[in-house]
Amino acid sequence: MEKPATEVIKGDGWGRFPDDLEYHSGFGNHFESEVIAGSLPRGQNSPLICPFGLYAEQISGTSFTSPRKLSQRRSNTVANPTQLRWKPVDIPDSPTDFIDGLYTICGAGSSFLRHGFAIHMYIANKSMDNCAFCNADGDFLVVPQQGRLWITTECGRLQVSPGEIVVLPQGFRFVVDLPDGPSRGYVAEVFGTHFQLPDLGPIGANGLAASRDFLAPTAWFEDCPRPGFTIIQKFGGELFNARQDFSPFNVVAWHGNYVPYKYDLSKFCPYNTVLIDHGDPSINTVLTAPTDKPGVALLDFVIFPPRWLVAEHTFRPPYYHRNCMSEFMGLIYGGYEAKADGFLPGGASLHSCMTPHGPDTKTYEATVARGNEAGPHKITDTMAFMFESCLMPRTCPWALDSHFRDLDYYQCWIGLKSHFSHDKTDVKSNDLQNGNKSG
Ligand SMILES: O=C(O)Cc1cc(O)ccc1O
Ligand SMILES: [Fe+2]
Repeated sequence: MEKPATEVIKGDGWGRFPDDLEYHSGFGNHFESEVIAGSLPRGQNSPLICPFGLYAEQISGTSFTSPRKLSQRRSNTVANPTQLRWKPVDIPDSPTDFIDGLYTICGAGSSFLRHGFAIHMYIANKSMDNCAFCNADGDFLVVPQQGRLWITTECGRLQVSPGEIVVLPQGFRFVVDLPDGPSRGYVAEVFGTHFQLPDLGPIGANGLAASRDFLAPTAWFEDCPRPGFTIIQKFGGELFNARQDFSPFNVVAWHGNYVPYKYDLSKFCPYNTVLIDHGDPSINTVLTAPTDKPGVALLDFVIFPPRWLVAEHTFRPPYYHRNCMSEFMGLIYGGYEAKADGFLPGGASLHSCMTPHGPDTKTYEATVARGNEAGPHKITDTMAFMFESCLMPRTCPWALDSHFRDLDYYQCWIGLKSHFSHDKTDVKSNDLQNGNKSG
């Protein structure tokens, strides 16, 4: 990617993003990106003297000796198996940037041991000012729900809208600007591993998220003094500050496959059952952070996008279940098929390992009332998602004590009646529709 040096913004800051930002397309690709033609060292990585008098640097996302195919706040917590749900948190009145407004809901494992995850949410109303964030603990997968994020990284700039996600890998310095004012969203953080595309197995070569729809930034830098600039580093869950008088966004050219990237969820090609029964949500995994056990995710990012429901003589919403995995859910827009009310865009729920959950009473009764032979039906204008982990999360006191917690969540299932009948082997949906009170 060549750009004339005259396009380089000197001292205008990172708050001004053009509408036509360019990206590199692909997932896990090795890219080359330079703002000034010829600034990337050729033939070697550490020349004695670099082009244009630059310094050569490296950022490692895996240990130096990882196999080639893999190359690329702390808070007291409590165990709580209850079904938990939160209403959307209000945008604060006081000035709050992305870092001030990041609060942890739950997590498991440890960044010190390089195994685990944390789930955070954020609410912000102002751009980060003369500071950048750097997470030494793990990778951030950010899911904005309201308000765009303009993110400046050492690799270049990304514009991320609600409906898109962005991955900011461990160690990258970044600034979050809010071009639209207030923003709210969700963050999954993984320790000790990185997100990958799921294997497609019998699906074949295409489907779900396509590599080419992942977009990495093109190189961008600024050449200006930044007196009192602060790098806020998260290290072992605690925040540390380092002062410098220059911008960290001084990378004129870069190459490699360890990069921030974004993805537009509307590009996702979902799969679903075409005859009977409800398919497990894993079928719509966008990205997965694996453990060493095949098929067991440290954290899966799964979506519930608009799609056709066509299954015959099937209870189409999610089945009632207990899961050995733990499920944190969020809603970007619209409604969620298993909850008639109470689960709102910007809100969240947590159903931990083996905690029973499923559709609320209204959803159950409406589904049965619709009857057995419901025709094809399209779920539209919705985007829910799940962070699903094999580790058992502990919940932060903030999240448990928050006045945004929906303490009446359990009520959504209280109305479920028993329809069991000793007299009949086959209770027809009509019986339910007619209000069979036998159970
Ligand atoms: O609990 C949930 O709402 C998430 C979910 C959805 C689904 O379609 C099947 C299983 C599951 O855990
Ligand atoms: Fe579930």
